[in-house]
Amino acid sequence: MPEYSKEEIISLLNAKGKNILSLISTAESQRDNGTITYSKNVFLPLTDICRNECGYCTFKKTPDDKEARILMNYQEIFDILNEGDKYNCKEALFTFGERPEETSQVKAALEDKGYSNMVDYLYFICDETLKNTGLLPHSNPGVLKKKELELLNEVNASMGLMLENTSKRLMKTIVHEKSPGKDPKLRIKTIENAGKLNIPFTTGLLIGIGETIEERAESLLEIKRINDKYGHIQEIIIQNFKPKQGIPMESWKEPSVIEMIKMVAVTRLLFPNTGVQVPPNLNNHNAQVFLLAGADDWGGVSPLTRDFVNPEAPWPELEDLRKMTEEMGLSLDERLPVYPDFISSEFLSDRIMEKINSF
Ligand SMILES: O=c1nc2n(C[C@H](O)[C@H](O)[C@H](O)CO)c3cc(O)ccc3cc-2c(=O)[nH]1
Ligand SMILES: C[C@H]1O[C@@H](n2cnc3c(N)ncnc32)[C@H](O)[C@@H]1O
Ligand code: MET
Ligand code: SF4
Repeated sequence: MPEYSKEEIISLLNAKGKNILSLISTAESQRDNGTITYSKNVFLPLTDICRNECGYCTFKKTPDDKEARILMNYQEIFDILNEGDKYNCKEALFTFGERPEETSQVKAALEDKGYSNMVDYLYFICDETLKNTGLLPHSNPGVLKKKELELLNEVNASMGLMLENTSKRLMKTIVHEKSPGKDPKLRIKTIENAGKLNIPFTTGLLIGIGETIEERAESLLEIKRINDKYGHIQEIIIQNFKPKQGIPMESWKEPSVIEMIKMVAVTRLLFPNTGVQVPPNLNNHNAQVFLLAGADDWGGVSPLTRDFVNPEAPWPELEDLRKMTEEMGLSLDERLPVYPDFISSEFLSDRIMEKINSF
């Protein structure tokens, strides 16, 4: 397999005209098979209180916001999970604000239930999910300590954290200046600790947040460095920034489809054996072209819940997703939150293995 230098990656990301076509064609031929996967999930936004305030985010609310979800309770969570069970969803996606217990209202709500922090409550919810439903937890709670990852590993099939980008420079711009948890050092540390613990891991980059081409290249190389060392990265999400009303980045443009295509293609070249996901709901009319550039996964798609991070972007119907995929000469296959290569006792706790074996 060829190794790509930073300079080569930058030059591919700068490709123009026919060179774009040849990049796409090389990347497409690297994809190992003709199957595109998705995970049928339900999205549980346990809290939208967050210690960070990213310039692109409408998910995070402040406690005084009338619409703020301070903490979902057991009944609310299991109403959704049980409904998900009926739809045969296999993934319970727990995505929420980072370190919410630093906010007194969440702290109080957790204490009221007998928990001193969010990770302990999440552990309890994941544990109950495994006991009482046919769904597998995939948690995406932001930056965590190694001990916290270790605890959650027992009750999660896989976990995730978007690297977003390795740029320290963005910490000084409206994008990440109010988000201590987006410090690339902390994100890299979390992803590396997950590697030390053999946790099947999803990460990815957010494209169009003011990062340079060079910073895109550096970010991909950093994920590659980590994966070469630990081998736990199951999937890389290449996510395009979507402008929304009311955020500091409201008037920013989303990245062009060509920038996105080139990122997907280069990611495929650097990671021949890793899932490359582009969320279909963020690319309404363009999603198919990413399959041409080597993407092989649509990510979590829900028949039931909306994408709370991008609430304006509805999921395609599964039948439409199938048609879109087949039109490209490819077939659509459901997967679990954890990718097949990682379904082994090397990566998963006995409890998760037993659950998967019972399917
Ligand atoms: O691991 C992650 N999974 C995220 N997922 C889930 C992801 O699509 C699937 O859980 C993975 O593909 C599982 O491997 C999201 C799903 C949504 O519906 C909306 C947003 C996200 C964001 C993330 C994310 O940041 N990290
Ligand atoms: C859950 C993930 O969603 C992404 N995210 C947050 N806000 C937006 C937005 N406006 N557009 C696209 N992706 C976004 C971030 O990458 C975060 O880590
Ligand atoms: N707050 C976490 C993060 O940004 C989870 C995804 S955004 C709701 O990493
Ligand atoms: S993207 Fe995640 S970390 Fe950033 S403000 Fe939103 S919820 Fe918080």
